[in-house]
Amino acid sequence: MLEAHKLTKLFGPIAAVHGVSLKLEPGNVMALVGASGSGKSTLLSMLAGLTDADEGEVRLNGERVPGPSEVLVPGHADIRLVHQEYQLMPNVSVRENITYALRFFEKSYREFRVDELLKLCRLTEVQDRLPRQVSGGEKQRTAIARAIADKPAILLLDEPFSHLDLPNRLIFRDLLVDLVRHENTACLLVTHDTSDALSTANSLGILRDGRLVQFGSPKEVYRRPATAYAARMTGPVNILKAKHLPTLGLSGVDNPEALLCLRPEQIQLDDTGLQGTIRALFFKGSHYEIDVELSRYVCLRMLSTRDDLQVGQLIGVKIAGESIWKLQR
Ligand SMILES: Nc1ncnc2c1ncn2[C@@H]1O[C@H](COP(=O)(O)OP(=O)(O)OP(=O)(O)O)[C@@H](O)[C@H]1O
Repeated sequence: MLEAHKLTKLFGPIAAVHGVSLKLEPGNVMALVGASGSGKSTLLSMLAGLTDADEGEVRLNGERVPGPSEVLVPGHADIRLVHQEYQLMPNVSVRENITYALRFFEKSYREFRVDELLKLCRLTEVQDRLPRQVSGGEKQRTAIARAIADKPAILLLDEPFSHLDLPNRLIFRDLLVDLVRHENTACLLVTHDTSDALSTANSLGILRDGRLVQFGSPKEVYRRPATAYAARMTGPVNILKAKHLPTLGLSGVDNPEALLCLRPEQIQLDDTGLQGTIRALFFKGSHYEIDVELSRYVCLRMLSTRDDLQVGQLIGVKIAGESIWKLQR
């Protein structure tokens, strides 16, 4: 198990990471989401023993992971970090980049495992090319193949799917879940993409200005976000003030300025419901996102699979009071 205890990293006056504690358990995927600059990469780098913490410590199975200033070769043998920049060796082929991770293994196993990884990661065709001769997605897949080659105990991934097209994204998501399950790997992935985090992770943390501001199961955090920031970080959401509840035919919150959130999928089309006008329609493939204006001050986003709706049309909507969640300021 990898544990972080009150990790802090300062860059001048900026606390890139501030008092973050977490536990990464074998066989589990934890996801961290946060805005750009919220400290995700810095936290990963400290967890991997590649950046010195100003305060706090990292422990792997109870033993302290030293920072780079304390060792000759920074990093830890059981912890792999896949960076956003991949850090491939530029002058050797894709195949040799992966083989390097297995240099301490016996040759026949090494060759077998590299072939297996090239196939799994769909790199067989480009295995003899240099990193600069392959696409961004192929580089990213090479970096992931290299990281998982010797089945590390801890896998830290910084935006692992950012350069992958949709089919490859789905393949890699399954590959990751398989690896974690079968090899009992503990995996932490940092991402901007909520759908990766919600569908892959057992637990989800929200980072804001270097602090872990919410932590829970993906379902809990999605359905019960603590703040407007956590709500927006985890998917499309309507944020409204309590004083506008009467427009929705609801009542019940004392403070009129209190913030409430309502996910688009909680709003149903219903001819007998509140009347509103469609202001915009966005085709999303499996469904439409629709902006419905209920008053001068309230316009809600909802989802529908109906193909017959048009901008300007009057429609009825229904909102169940229990689907509205009060946020902290
Ligand atoms: N070497 C550095 N020197 C000074 N400031 C830094 C350094 N590295 C990061 N920072 C600052 O620390 C904060 C956190 O940066 P970090 O790269 O960890 O964020 P991030 O969440 O990974 O961002 P992104 O999603 O854009 O990659 C930012 O304000 C960043 O500008």
